[in-house]
Amino acid sequence: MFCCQLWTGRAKKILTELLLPETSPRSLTPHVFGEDYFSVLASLDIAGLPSFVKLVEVGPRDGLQNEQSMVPTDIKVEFINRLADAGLPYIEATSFVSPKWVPQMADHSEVMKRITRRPGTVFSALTPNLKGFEAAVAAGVQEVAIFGAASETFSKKNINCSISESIERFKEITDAAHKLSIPVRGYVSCVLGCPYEGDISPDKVAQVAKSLLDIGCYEISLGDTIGVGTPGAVKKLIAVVSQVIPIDQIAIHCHDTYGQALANILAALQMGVKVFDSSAAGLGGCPYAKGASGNVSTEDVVYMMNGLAIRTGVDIHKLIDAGHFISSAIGRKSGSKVAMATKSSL
Ligand SMILES: CC(C)(COP(=O)([O-])OP(=O)([O-])OC[C@H]1O[C@@H](n2cnc3c(N)ncnc32)[C@H](O)[C@@H]1OP(=O)([O-])[O-])[C@@H](O)C(=O)NCCC(=O)NCCSC(=O)C[C@@](C)(O)CC(=O)[O-]
Repeated sequence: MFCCQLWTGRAKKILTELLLPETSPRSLTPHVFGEDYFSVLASLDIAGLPSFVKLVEVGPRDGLQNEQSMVPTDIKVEFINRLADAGLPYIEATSFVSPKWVPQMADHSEVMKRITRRPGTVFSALTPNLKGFEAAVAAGVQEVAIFGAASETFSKKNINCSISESIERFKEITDAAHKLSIPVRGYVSCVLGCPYEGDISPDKVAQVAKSLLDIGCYEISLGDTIGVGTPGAVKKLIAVVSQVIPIDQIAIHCHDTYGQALANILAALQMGVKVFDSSAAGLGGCPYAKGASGNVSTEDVVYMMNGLAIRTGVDIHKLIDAGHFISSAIGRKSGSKVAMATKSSL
């Protein structure tokens, strides 16, 4: 009961200060029909959830890499600046991959050089090999990410090498990065299913994730590349992976192909995960994962976290504006349900 009162007090303070400013449109207030919102929060079994989560915004990279028509560099830079202004603490701005493989990211150096740097925001990029790493460093990247897979076929299709070859290649990057004190994040793709191989065992995911941790990644993002996961599968996966990697070093990267992404994030949150990748306006999809849809939308994740009184540091209004900006620039309807539901009230 005492714990409940404490929780109610904390939730009230956070919600009053952060989430319910006077200018906030009613529609962005998490809504509970017919009941007092704070009493409902207090009655939920959410006392074990964290008070803060880190969001990794992947819209400019994962979101745009699959766009068929070239998005002008100016638009990418403006999009990234708006995301940073919304308070996102970590933005994956581009990828230093081969322009023959992913033409949309060919302007990586220009993007990285032109974004406005701000204290409190980390700008990172994907680097598949030393060539990409060196170009990223020259362009002023603050962190890099390497990206492996738990499926041999996907690894071959995506980065043209086997899983074990990829780990050797990535070690060259982590060694070089550590000499320059550049943190390296690791991805494992296909953690809940592969577009070529189907089911992937959690043990295989754990093995690849551990290899990335062992070569020096500070965090491993588990990618549901084709969005087939369900909360039960996510819980099972995290239970297995957290046997070999501390839970604080695990992040989740959900695509929303089957509409399970928010539920999967909630399941991961309940397992102790505190870092979530997402994409403004739900942009995205991997060019080497046919049929995969966009990432879970950052707007929807922030709205859910707000509803759980979990801080993200993100201004949801500015975030929604950034999502509308990029959606209209590329001529698409936003993939964020929250952004679409509140469009008329903004
Ligand atoms: C890894 C490679 C380069 C191997 O590709 P390769 O063809 O085996 O490379 P190579 O070393 O034989 O080089 C071939 C040519 O590419 C050039 N090259 C080589 N490296 C670079 C580089 N870094 N930057 C620029 N150019 C490069 C190299 O200089 C050479 O040029 P050429 O002599 O023919 O003119 C290629 O397969 C590649 O770029 N793959 C990237 C694919 C990709 O970006 N996929 C999407 C990201 S992963 C993802 O979305 C999943 C994730 C992370 O979001 C998580 C999830 O959802 O699961």
